[in-house]
Amino acid sequence: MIETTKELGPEHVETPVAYDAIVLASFGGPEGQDDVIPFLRNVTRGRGIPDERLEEVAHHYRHYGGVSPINQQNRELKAALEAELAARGIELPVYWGNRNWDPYLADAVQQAYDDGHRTLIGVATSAYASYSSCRQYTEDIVKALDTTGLAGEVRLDKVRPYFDHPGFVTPFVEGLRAALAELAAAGHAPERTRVLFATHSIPMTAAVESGPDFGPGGAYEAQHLAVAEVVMREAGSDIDWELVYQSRSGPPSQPWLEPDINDVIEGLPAQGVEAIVIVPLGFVSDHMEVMWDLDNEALESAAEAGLAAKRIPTPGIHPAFVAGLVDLVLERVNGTPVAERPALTNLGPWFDVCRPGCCVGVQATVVEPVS
Ligand SMILES: CC1=C(CCC(=O)O)c2cc3nc(cc4[nH]c(cc5[nH]c(cc1n2)c(C)c5CCC(=O)O)c(CCC(=O)O)c4C)C(CCC(=O)O)=C3C
Ligand SMILES: [Fe+2]
Repeated sequence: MIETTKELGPEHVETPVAYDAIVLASFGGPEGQDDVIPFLRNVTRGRGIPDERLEEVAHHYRHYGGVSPINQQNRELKAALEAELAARGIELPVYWGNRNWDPYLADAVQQAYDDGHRTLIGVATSAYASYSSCRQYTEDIVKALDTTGLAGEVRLDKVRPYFDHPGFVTPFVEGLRAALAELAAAGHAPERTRVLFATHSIPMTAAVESGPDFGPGGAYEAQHLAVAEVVMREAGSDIDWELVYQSRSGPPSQPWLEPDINDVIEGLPAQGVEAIVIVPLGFVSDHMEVMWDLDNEALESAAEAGLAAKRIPTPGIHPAFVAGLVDLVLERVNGTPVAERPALTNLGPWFDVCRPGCCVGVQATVVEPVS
């Protein structure tokens, strides 16, 4: 583990709370053709996404019968969390709710309330800072408390962004090690192999506002770069690597984080590269952005460029990830001091609660932390 060099104050850590239930908070996805358009409307309401982009994305879902894999993955994650909690003798029920599709966060909060729970801790299926990956989850939690009319009665907090928690990082390390071994066994020399760490692009403005003191791409990009470095080191590899972006939406006139994964792949043969490993570092499960943008598009770009290519798995329900999420909850129950919190980069452990003004993004409004 890297020793943290930053001054970490007690403001990073909330006081301990005897939470009585967990809310697994996710993105949500359609489960049939009729859900596709209403789901996309939910996601993009007020966000200025051009119609052509929506049609394009609708086509990704239609291709798979209108069903996103994300909901089934969350059912499996919920079951895995319940099994892990039971194995450790921890009596915390898990409620699952989404930001953009049924079951909604409001349903989860209402159900928890009906079952007698008042002090809830949220676990988001999203690991990094930024408006889309952190603060928007908090905003939607606040909205869920409003919608249900339970704002004064139920408390719902959220665990810290866990990008550098060992539970999130370990599955990538294992996957990378295995993929590199396979490529080497197939005769691809390390000096002609490249590792591409892939994550969701976000608007430049949102990247900067994810934490402006961390370089040109803000805390969002800095966190990915730091985790990628750890994954390479833990996998024992000194192969060349780079951070690339995918799934850009928004109008072409608006700058988003670059380079795009497909552009990078296209340029690799000219650099003497013949094999790549794609590490989906920005994602928690193999959902649509991974299945379509990586397994369809990026692997096709690789085939067109004549490259051997492997896409390693996301954390999903890897035992280390599941155990790590439970540890993140216990950290809040116990009020674990910052120095004892696991963090594999010198950027973390990240804050329990968004600082005022952090991860605000372009279209967002600031919400006070729930307490
Ligand atoms: C950082 C980030 C994550 C990772 C963190 C996390 O996991 O939360 C993520 C995850 C996901 N994004 C998803 C789906 C979509 N994201 C969209 C749009 C957008 N994403 C953005 C960012 C992110 N997105 C942004 C800046 C936009 C532009 C509009 C806006 O500013 O809000 C759109 C609209 C169409 C389009 O423009 O692509 C869709 C359909 C799904 C579900 C997949 C499934 O169904 O399996 C998941 C897990
Ligand atoms: Fe997205």
